[in-house]
Amino acid sequence: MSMKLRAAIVGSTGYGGVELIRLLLTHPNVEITSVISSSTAGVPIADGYPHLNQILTENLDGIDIEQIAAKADVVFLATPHGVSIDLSPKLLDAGLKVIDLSGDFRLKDTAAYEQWYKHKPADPAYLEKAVYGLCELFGDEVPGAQFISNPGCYPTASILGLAPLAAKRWIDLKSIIIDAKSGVSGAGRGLSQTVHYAEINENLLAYKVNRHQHTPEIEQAISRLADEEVTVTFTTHLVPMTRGIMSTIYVNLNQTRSEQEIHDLFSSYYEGRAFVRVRKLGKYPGTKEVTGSNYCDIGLSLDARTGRLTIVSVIDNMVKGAAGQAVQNLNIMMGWDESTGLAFTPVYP
Ligand SMILES: NC(=O)C1=CN([C@@H]2O[C@H](COP(=O)(O)OP(=O)(O)OC[C@H]3O[C@@H](n4cnc5c(N)ncnc54)[C@H](OP(=O)(O)O)[C@@H]3O)[C@@H](O)[C@H]2O)C=CC1
Ligand SMILES: CC(=O)N[C@@H](CCC(=O)OP(=O)(O)O)C(=O)O
Repeated sequence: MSMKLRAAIVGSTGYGGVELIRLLLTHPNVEITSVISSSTAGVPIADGYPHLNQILTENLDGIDIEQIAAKADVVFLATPHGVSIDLSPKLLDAGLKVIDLSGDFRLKDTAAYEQWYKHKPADPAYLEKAVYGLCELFGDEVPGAQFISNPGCYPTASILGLAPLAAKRWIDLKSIIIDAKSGVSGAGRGLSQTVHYAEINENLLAYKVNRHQHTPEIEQAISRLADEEVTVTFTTHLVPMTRGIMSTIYVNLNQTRSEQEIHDLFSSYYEGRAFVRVRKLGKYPGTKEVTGSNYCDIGLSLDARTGRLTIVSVIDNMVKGAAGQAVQNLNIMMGWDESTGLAFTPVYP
């Protein structure tokens, strides 16, 4: 009998789900025992994703709690928001470990969830059980947890770019501006006018300005690090590329610090963390330098004229922004090295 941890993936036919499949197929301690679809059970997953031919030959299962509990130890949910609110409590009650990639259990404030997601919030009893899995910052709570709420893609890049400064309170916490850009895979596999080739090719679009659902998630984490209520200005853009997120962050310093001191702060804050790479001063990461990998790369520059700091933080939205961080959380949850099955070199060029 296999000693591997058995994993099921709900929403396996979406981009987040299929990226989880890619990562888990080569994970040494995990075996995928069920790929689940709410709409196309019974057909081979490779029918919809021919790149999986001869690699994953399984048929898709339907959503059946008893069957999932019989086949798996851990369940990943890569489903649209709203689904996990009803499904996760049932999976948890069945004794399963759950890692939710959606936004349903990230916000501890149910009124904020309702306001930003326009959906009824989760049962507070289950919300309380959910550990927000931004591994580098709040990973201490992950070992032994049963239920992980995996961070959003934009929040991962943005919060990692701000965390050392927020925790040290070297910045004016009212001055944070995050200018973020994402490739179109962030919008999932579903079709919509904005991701239509003729609409996004040769184009650059700002969207959900001042109403993006990741705003309160970023504020929640930065407030927790700074131990003070923080609000941020957050603007998202869609870029005609497949993968990648860049958060360009502007903040005012509240004290005199040299660029070197700030760089030293970032380097020491992330020392020993496998997946955060701080660039040398004067160097800024591009999204291609993290593509296909679980890295978050950060560069920074202080403008001595204005006292304003610019931080550039990049991730692959599908990996560190979703499936990779979910696997990193599983590793930490299980007491394995956080890099297990994730030590990929970025795909370059
Ligand atoms: N793409 C990204 O970069 C990131 C995505 N996320 C989050 O991950 C989640 C999945 O996103 P993504 O993969 O991009 O989205 P997709 O639209 O590509 O996939 C979502 C999948 O969910 C399944 N689904 C739809 N409705 C239901 C339902 N009622 N019950 C169960 N399953 C359902 C669908 O599969 P089927 O019909 O076969 O069941 C679909 O394939 C979302 O919450 C998203 O916000 C988070 C970070 C980054
Ligand atoms: C490019 C693009 O459209 N990206 C999506 C990311 C959605 C997402 O990841 O949603 P949750 O994290 O809230 O589940 C967006 O901006 O809404």
